Amino acid sequence: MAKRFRRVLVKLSGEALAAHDGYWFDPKILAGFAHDIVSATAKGYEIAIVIGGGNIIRGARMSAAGWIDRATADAMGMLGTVMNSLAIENAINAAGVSARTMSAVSMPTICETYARQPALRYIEKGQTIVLAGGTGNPFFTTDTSAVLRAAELRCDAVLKATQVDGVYSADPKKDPSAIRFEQLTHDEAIAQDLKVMDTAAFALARENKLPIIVGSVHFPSSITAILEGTAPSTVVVP
Ligand SMILES: Nc1ncnc2c1ncn2[C@@H]1O[C@H](COP(=O)(O)OP(=O)(O)OP(=O)(O)O)[C@@H](O)[C@H]1O
Ligand SMILES: O=c1ccn([C@@H]2O[C@H](COP(=O)(O)O)[C@@H](O)[C@H]2O)c(=O)[nH]1
Repeated sequence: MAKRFRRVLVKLSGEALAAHDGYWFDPKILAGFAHDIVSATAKGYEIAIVIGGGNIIRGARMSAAGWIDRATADAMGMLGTVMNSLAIENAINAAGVSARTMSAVSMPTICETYARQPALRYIEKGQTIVLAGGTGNPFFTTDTSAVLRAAELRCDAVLKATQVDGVYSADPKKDPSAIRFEQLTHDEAIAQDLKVMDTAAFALARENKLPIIVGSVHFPSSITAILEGTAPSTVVVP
């Protein structure tokens, strides 16, 4: 069967990497995602990854406590995404596929600085790229970074692999009567102010006619299963 999407930007939940004992990383969870990405690659998908920072710092939440300004908290959040990226890069390499972290925030002794042309070349060579440091600017999120990089790297879709299995009429963690959409448009997601992604991310995806698939990390081999349509998800379409 022909694939709906071939080159996919996977936006992986940072929160999903956290261990139950409070540590930032659970090595078993990292290895599980790495094997999932390796099997998606073996099925012919070209994968680029943006990873969130919810297991470490969310700038808006941290600055709301009042002891730190937003731009500084966001800088710390972006550094958190670099740590997560290095952790998943390490796990993917250990699972047998070449992975390479490229950061929007330049730190050449730690990883390569993001640039579009080399990133495209790595994807074309079959490597998995992990795009760290968000957009490199405060007041954004990794959801917006994911859509931005997907547009730059000519991806067919963004897959947001998160805590819930799709886009609902309201936050399903707060409203048990919320109903899951099979499909909706960017316009509908923005008009209904659905908070599964920020409005900037939906608007950038709309402008670039980029589908967004939202699915849960809590299924076995979730990334491959969502892409292959064997796990539930919502597709946000132009
Ligand atoms: N209408 C909605 N439909 C689905 N989820 C929603 C909706 N509104 C709010 N949410 C919430 O959005 C969350 C996902 O977004 P969020 O970016 O916070 O998580 P994440 O992908 O795990 O992020 P991070 O990478 O920062 O850890 C879900 O866990 C869900 O509770
Ligand atoms: O472009 C960006 C991307 C992220 N940040 C900061 O990092 C944290 C973690 O990202 P999440 O998307 O929330 O998982 C985010 O809360 C911001 O503080 C950023 O400043 N710019």
